[in-house]
Amino acid sequence: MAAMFTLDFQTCSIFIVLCLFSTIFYYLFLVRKTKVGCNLPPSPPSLPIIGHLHHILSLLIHKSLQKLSSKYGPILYLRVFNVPMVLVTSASIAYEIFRAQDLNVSVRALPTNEGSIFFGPSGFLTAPYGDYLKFAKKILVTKLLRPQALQRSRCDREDEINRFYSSLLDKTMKKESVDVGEEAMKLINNIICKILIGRSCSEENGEAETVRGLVTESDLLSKKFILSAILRKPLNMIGISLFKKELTSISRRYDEVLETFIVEHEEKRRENHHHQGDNMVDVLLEFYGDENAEFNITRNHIKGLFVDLLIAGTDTSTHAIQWTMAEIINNPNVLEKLREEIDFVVGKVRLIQETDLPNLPYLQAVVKEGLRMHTPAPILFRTFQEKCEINGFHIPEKTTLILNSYAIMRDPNFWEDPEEFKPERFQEEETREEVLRYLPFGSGRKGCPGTSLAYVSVEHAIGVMVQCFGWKIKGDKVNMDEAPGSVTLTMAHPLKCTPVPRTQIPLRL
Ligand code: HEM
Repeated sequence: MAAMFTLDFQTCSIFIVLCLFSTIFYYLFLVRKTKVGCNLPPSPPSLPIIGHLHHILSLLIHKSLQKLSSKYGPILYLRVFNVPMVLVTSASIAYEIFRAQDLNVSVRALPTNEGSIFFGPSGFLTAPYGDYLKFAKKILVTKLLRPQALQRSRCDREDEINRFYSSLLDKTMKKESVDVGEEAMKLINNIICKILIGRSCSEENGEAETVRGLVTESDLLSKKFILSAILRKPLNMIGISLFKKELTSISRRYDEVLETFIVEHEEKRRENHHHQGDNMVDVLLEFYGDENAEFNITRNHIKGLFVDLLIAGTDTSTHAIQWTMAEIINNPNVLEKLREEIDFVVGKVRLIQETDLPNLPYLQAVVKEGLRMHTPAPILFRTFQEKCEINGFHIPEKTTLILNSYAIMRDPNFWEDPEEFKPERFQEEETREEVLRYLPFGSGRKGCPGTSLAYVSVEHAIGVMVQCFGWKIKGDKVNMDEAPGSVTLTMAHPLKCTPVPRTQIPLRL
């Protein structure tokens, strides 16, 4: 438990600075406290001036907030200095929010760094829900991410899966251990890059390593970004801008890589008389510079979308593969049942293909269960644009919504044996309930547009690892501790195991 409240050095320094300035804030803010409706949700005890900041700073924020909710209730009013927040940890209240207030919470209201392409004003994650976002979402979903569009890019993914299989096979031959996260990251990164730029990044000239490095750094920086977003108003008053240097630096490095990609596509289009490929940059370049286009897209829009899709899709899918595989190894009965299904449907002579996935319901259930227990995005942040009523409580306008999806998906009121890995629960007939208890991909207008791609990529990767290899680990069980301090749910001890062949090798591709 103590670890949950342990702060790293940097966070500690911020905390001290905040305390030093707290007296100033007291006069600046508490004296001018905004008037709010009287029937606010219950509020747990808070500290003077900083309010509930210590809970938000916790390194395992989803667990700290889960503990808070189990003690004080499923909907809580929190305050960080004078910034109002509502913490929701209930499937039925989540349902009410997305049924009645979806448009009202279709904004993350994070500060956008003007000119920045990392969490800048042109991306998916931070842009307000308006004409641009509607346009970008329509293009991305219809042309690239919905199931029909994914059919067109299936061969690209098959190539990457074959490469993933060959790499694991190579380790098997050399009797080397595999860092599952590392292999999964390469696979997912290449799959997403093919959708974004029509090719995977080159391993030869350091391009792939640069892009993967930026993604990993982005995850670490995201938590700081969210923290700086929450504290921006009080800190701006005294001229402090948190992490600006780091944010500017990563934005510049993304910009350099992305400019090269865009120029490469522009040259190809010039050579091929505007031939349009099935990738995001080509699709968006079609609108770039066209005054009659539905929306006048800028170069920064293209870059912002690229960065957001890369960040939102890579780490999440990679961690999902790692956590799910770890659960499979820890649950030999699940492994056996999964193998039986794959052997029966696919056999042991050819490699599992994406077209097999719809015929493998147990594999689908295993991945769903992995996402339930180890949801890669454990906390969802939104903002109530306008005041409203939720569960009978008054919610003031501009209140930050913190939805603890991790806690909702482990709530014993809605899940039997929530701490146990039981894929069978997803094979039972679903009854329509007025609750939102399964939300690894969020919900509503700002829900994840990459859900279908995520399912096929994760299911396929898990399918290959289970079909083709046995997995040896050191010790009896994989350590399932969560790493503190990251935004995406990360394993504290990366999954390392040694593959041993179980089918004739190599399998027919
Ligand atoms: C297992 C993998 C994945 C998980 C668990 C996941 C989960 C999520 C979650 C929880 C959100 C926030 C939803 C909300 O606020 O309601 C989100 C947003 C988003 N995801 Fe995913 N995601 C995954 C894979 C992907 C992939 C593969 C892509 C695309 C390449 C993608 C693109 C996005 C984008 C662009 C957003 C922002 C949407 C918006 O703000 O309108 N995700 N994702």
